[in-house]
Amino acid sequence: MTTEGRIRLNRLPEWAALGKHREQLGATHLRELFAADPERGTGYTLRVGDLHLDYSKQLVTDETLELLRELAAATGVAELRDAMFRGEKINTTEDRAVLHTALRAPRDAVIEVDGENVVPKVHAVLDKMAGFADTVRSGAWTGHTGRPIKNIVNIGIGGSDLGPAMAYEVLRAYTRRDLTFRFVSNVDGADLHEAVRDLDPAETLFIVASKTFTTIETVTNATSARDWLLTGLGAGQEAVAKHFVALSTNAEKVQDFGIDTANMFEFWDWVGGRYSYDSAIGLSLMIAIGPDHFREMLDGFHLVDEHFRTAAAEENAPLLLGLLGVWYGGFFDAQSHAVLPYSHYLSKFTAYLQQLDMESNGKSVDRQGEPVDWQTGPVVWGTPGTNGQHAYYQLIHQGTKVIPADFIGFARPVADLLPGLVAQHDLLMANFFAQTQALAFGKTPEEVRAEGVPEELVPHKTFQGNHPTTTILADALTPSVLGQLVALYEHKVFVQGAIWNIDSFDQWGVELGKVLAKKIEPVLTGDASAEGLDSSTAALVSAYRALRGRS
Ligand SMILES: O=P(O)(O)OC[C@H]1O[C@H](O)[C@H](O)[C@@H](O)[C@@H]1O
Repeated sequence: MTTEGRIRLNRLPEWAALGKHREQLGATHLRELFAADPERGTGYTLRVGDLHLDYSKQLVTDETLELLRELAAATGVAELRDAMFRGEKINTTEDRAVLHTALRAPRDAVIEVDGENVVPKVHAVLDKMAGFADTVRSGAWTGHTGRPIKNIVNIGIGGSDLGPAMAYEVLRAYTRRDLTFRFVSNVDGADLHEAVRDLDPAETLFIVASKTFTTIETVTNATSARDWLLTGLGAGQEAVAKHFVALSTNAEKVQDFGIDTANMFEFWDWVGGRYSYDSAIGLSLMIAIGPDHFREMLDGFHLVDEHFRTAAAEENAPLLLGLLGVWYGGFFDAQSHAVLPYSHYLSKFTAYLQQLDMESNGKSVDRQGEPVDWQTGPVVWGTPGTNGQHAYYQLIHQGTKVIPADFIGFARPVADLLPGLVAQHDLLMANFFAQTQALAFGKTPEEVRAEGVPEELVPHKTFQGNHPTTTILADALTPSVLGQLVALYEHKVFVQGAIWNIDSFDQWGVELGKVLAKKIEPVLTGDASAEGLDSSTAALVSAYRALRGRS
């Protein structure tokens, strides 16, 4: 791309119009917006698939939404979306197509990259995964000593870990309880140690997940896992074939590691790591929940893909969520975005979204390489709701920061909970509804006084309110609903990157640390000198060496 067609976001008239509108809105309170429109609670809602979205507690009016949609039109969001779905190389810095949507396209769809329809390849891999998953689940896949596999250990990091690990937790109610699943990512040997210490190597399968198959953490852990296995079995390299499979785009490196490419499940360079758990990277999940549930999840993704691609701007849920983030970052100086699930099963969901959102939109140059002078991606954070209530919600309610938040909850517990525990669901959801109510409407000093609170405590017990939230409510956390939720956030991130004019699909920011770590490791072991290191790092390295008795 040249700088010619470059969009300077904050010089657009649509941006200026939003700025003016923000000034007019001033300190307008959600209490006023609700008082002015008795229908707001039902009117400011959207439905996509099984997801009911309530954005009535957002600091927006009809005019705000209209102006935001005009901004989306002026920045070409729909055009870029269509280019993505068509398989154009919109990841310009890596010259790659961005086609995670093809991973969940139906069998008869046609999506071309460089003139080749990729859909048959996607389904061929899905079918191969299903065949393998069934073989493991039935006990027909046996290890080197002939015993069936009982333990599955996924070794991967970033997108090759967070997606399957998150989805495994989310869909726990659908998983096989007679199989053990572990996810190892950290190069800290403690991670692998804790994952395998109680496992029998004869019954353990390692799934090495790495798009590039060069990621140092994963290759190191996979090598250590192979040593553990072969030592435990008292076997040679020939045992690897029955205990190691690979998920990768790099057949050559997989072979170099000693894994038969027959046991490799492929994906492609047009699948970004953080968009990959519905590709071969989801193999551990598929073994856990079974191919049918995995397909249901893909259908959920596809449903939201189609919604994003075809729904009118006024009805388009990912567009709306993306625009709300642009609004708060651009005009309220919000620095972060909280995602607060009221489901224990979603305990890893926000960690997953951190990579999705922050690796995608944590950029400070635009697609043409020029510095941006507007806010880009927020800090994404959050943990399951009720736990957060007793920890950091204080700051959301009464602190000085603007923290837009998404609340995600479900009408029914999905698992067959122990008798008696089902009743707890209403209490969980009462908290869910109460929190967004408290955040929006707060408690005025008059209301506090009316309770007889001594005057000196009134400011402390006052809740300013006016904290914006979106509520996402669904019937139950099924595989399809999980797919819908993830696709919703994927496309939200897309919308924001499009408006901010950044490449949401590269991640150059992770490279420097990797390069420096490679240089520092030999200094730690004594194979290289500390010469050339800055004085802080040199002193720290020297302290480390002394502590390890290596001075
Ligand atoms: O799947 P891999 O090639 O091993 O990559 C694993 C992860 O590491 C990289 O450094 C990137 O930051 C991530 O986007 C990626 O998901």
